[in-house]
Amino acid sequence: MSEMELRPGLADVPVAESAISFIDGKRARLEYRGIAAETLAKESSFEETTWLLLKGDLPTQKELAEFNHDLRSRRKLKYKLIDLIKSLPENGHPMDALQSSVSALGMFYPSRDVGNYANNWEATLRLTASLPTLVAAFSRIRNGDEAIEPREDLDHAANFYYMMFGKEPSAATRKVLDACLILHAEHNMNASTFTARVTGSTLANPYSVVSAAVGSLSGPLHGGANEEVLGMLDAIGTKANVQSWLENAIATKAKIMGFGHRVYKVKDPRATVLQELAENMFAETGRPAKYEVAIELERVANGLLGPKGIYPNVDFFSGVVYQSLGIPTDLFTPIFAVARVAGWLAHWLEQLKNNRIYRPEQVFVGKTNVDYIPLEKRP
Ligand SMILES: CC(=O)SCCNC(=O)CCNC(=O)[C@H](O)C(C)(C)COP(=O)(O)OP(=O)(O)OC[C@H]1O[C@@H](n2cnc3c(N)ncnc32)[C@H](O)[C@@H]1OP(=O)(O)O
Ligand SMILES: O=C([O-])CC(=O)C(=O)O
Repeated sequence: MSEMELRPGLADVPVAESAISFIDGKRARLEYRGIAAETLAKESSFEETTWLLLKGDLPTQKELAEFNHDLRSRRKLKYKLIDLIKSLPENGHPMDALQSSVSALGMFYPSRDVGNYANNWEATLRLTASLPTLVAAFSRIRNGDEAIEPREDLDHAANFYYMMFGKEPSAATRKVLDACLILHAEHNMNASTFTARVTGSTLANPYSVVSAAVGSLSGPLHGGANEEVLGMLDAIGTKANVQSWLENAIATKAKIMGFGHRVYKVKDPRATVLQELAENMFAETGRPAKYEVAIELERVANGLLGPKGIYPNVDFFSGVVYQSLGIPTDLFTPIFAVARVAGWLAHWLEQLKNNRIYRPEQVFVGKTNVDYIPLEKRP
């Protein structure tokens, strides 16, 4: 047996120095480059926040105008890529479609020389600009509709909505979607970002970095939880069922989706903002039954799981918000990816500045020095 100490899940093990985002998990504080994420969600735009994450400071007016132009002019997909998306099984999961199409995107824009910053910046623009188009294209094509071409006169959030639904969002809807993208853009060393850094550390091309990260985000313990939450709320059904449902879930050691976090031991600050967005949306329309179940679940869980430091995370309220915008459940995690690509790319660029390949150790628990028995001598 090895003497090395094993830290399952690398809990509390620092794996890189990073200046991109800061989390205080006891005080519900999340900052991107020093600015509170809640402030950015209210005051900024996804494009401005992406620049902040990638470059380190807020852009000047000229920088932002150029960045917007650079992103807008890279939204369109090659027709062969649309053909590839058409060839994917329409009942496949959109996260799998996204992972495949991001990987294929890299074949149209080869960028294997990751030692060149200009190439890397070009790939950063291409990936950030293209992810919404890839997600929207699959979501339409699987329903037998044509993909909608992106529009350069719309900002990132409005164009994404337009490509999904074929109509422009209202100003209020655009703002909600933009705020959701900002809130999901970055979260230091989470599993998908670590995946991006590990993949980047081999000097793999940026499209491989992002497609690896998409795969990691898709799991239900990470980004995929936002989709699971809606299924869970459906399974609970009514407010009256919440207490018994939760007691049974705890007794059977089931995971409550959208609850718990490696870093936050209080309510995730992003969940608080997402809940505010939901409340604002429901102020006029009235609260949907599913939202009533969600807030009852949070109330009951505060008593039963709160003492263990288990509170709602970012995935708990995002689905309720997206559903109110008319977004299908299986697009919740792809939308997360559309936002998180900003963080993945910021970490990839940061990793490359001071790269060393990730190659951790293991605690070996297998056999050694085993004799080979020829097949004819085995039973
Ligand atoms: C964008 C994001 O990725 S946010 C996270 C999204 N994921 C989810 O919502 C899925 C549900 N949550 C979880 O599975 C976990 O809380 C994670 C994966 C987020 C964090 O996992 P870890 O930091 O490894 O926490 P871990 O699983 O060790 O939990 C510690 C204890 O709390 C319990 N616990 C943690 N989360 C939950 C939960 N959601 N429901 C019930 N119990 C929970 C564990 O069972 C464990 O209990 P034990 O000490 O009695 O064994
Ligand atoms: O930080 C984590 O482990 C998961 C998370 O909340 C995120 O990626 O947004």
